[in-house]
Amino acid sequence: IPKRGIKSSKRCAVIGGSGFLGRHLVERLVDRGYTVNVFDIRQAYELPGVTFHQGDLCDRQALLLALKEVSVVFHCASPAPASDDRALFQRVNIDGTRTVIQACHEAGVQKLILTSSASVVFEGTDIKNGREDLPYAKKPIDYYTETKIVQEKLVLEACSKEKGFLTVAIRPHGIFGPRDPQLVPILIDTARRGKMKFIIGDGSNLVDFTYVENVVHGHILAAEHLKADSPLCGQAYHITNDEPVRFWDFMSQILEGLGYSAPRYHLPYTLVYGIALLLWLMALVLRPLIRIKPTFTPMRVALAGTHHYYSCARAKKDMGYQPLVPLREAIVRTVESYPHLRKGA
Ligand SMILES: NC(=O)c1ccc[n+]([C@@H]2O[C@H](COP(=O)([O-])OP(=O)(O)OC[C@H]3O[C@@H](n4cnc5c(N)ncnc54)[C@H](O)[C@@H]3O)[C@@H](O)[C@H]2O)c1
Ligand SMILES: CC(C)CCC[C@@H](C)[C@H]1CC[C@H]2C3=C(CC[C@]12C)[C@@]1(C)CC[C@H](O)[C@@H](C(=O)O)[C@@H]1CC3
Repeated sequence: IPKRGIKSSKRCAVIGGSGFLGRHLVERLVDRGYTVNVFDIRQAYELPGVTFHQGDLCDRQALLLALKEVSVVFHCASPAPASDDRALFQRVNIDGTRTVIQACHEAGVQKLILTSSASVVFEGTDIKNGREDLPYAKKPIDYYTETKIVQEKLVLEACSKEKGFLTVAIRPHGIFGPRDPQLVPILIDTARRGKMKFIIGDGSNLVDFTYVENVVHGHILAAEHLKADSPLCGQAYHITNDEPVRFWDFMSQILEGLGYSAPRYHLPYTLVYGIALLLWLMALVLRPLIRIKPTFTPMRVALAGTHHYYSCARAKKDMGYQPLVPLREAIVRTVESYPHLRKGA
């Protein structure tokens, strides 16, 4: 029998709490006096005040143990976007999210905060200052995004004031910061292989890159403002640094900060996109014989060559969101956190 109402509002669970965003979120929650249960398929660290539950989120019984006495659940688990494994995305992001919602009901959880993605509206063409009311992408850029759309719909539709179960989705974009396993490591790996010499397009496209602490701040504000009489119920919110930056300026600042040269020569967007598409098709055809993982996938080329930045006005209005760390400071902190990726290290 669910025991809503008698639980401490500061007892929460973070599904995916061993990951990049999840761990930053856990650390901040502990600082703010929350008691935290982490649920993840792997345990990556130990922290006073945090109890680890190792398990797969598709396993309802395992989840239930981690949700006992918990009133707020943050769901920020997902397979890595680069894995490109359609069946895995379907199983974890869609079926697994259904299981999370069911387990929340059974455990009497009051609030569910989902980490979605701003890419749920991105189709590979320009988005400038996009608001949350843009339609979901009809042709999402990859399987990962396809399943993030379904996942977000599931969570938002589960919001029920009558049942005392409130949900909200946070849509970050281009999260970066210390311990990120994706953006900076892939960028530096590409540079070390001598492939970061070219700017795709004219280099003027603006993009949101969002410092991880600002994304965490947005999640906690959402949890604390999510009430039956608040506008947050069943809504999605963009959380960005509110400082769109030229994609190639951002990449160049990270590269130069770590001692690598910034790309200088320009290549036409359509040419690079065409080559990336061709390589992707070749990799698909040759898959039974040999596994090729091209660096410049059509998805990455689209992200590198178009505008995609979003308005966070709704989060400012409904939850008083303001980024805590400005972009310049965020880049400095990020570069300093990767001494092992510095040129020559
Ligand atoms: N990194 C970004 O730029 C970005 C941008 C927008 C949205 N997001 C979303 O933010 C969330 C966190 O992303 P991240 O960058 O921290 O990724 P991450 O890979 O660092 O963390 C994901 C965590 O989920 C866990 N996990 C995966 N499958 C699981 C399962 N079946 N059961 C339990 N745990 C499982 C992993 O072990 C990992 O610890 C994801 O939902 C992602 O879609 C990320
Ligand atoms: C090879 C170079 C052209 C670029 C090297 C950097 C890229 C690896 C990153 C640049 C933009 C990043 C990005 C994501 C992954 C890493 C990059 C492609 C996401 C697709 C990861 C999943 C998130 O949900 C997306 C989001 O909406 O925030 C990211 C978008 C930006």
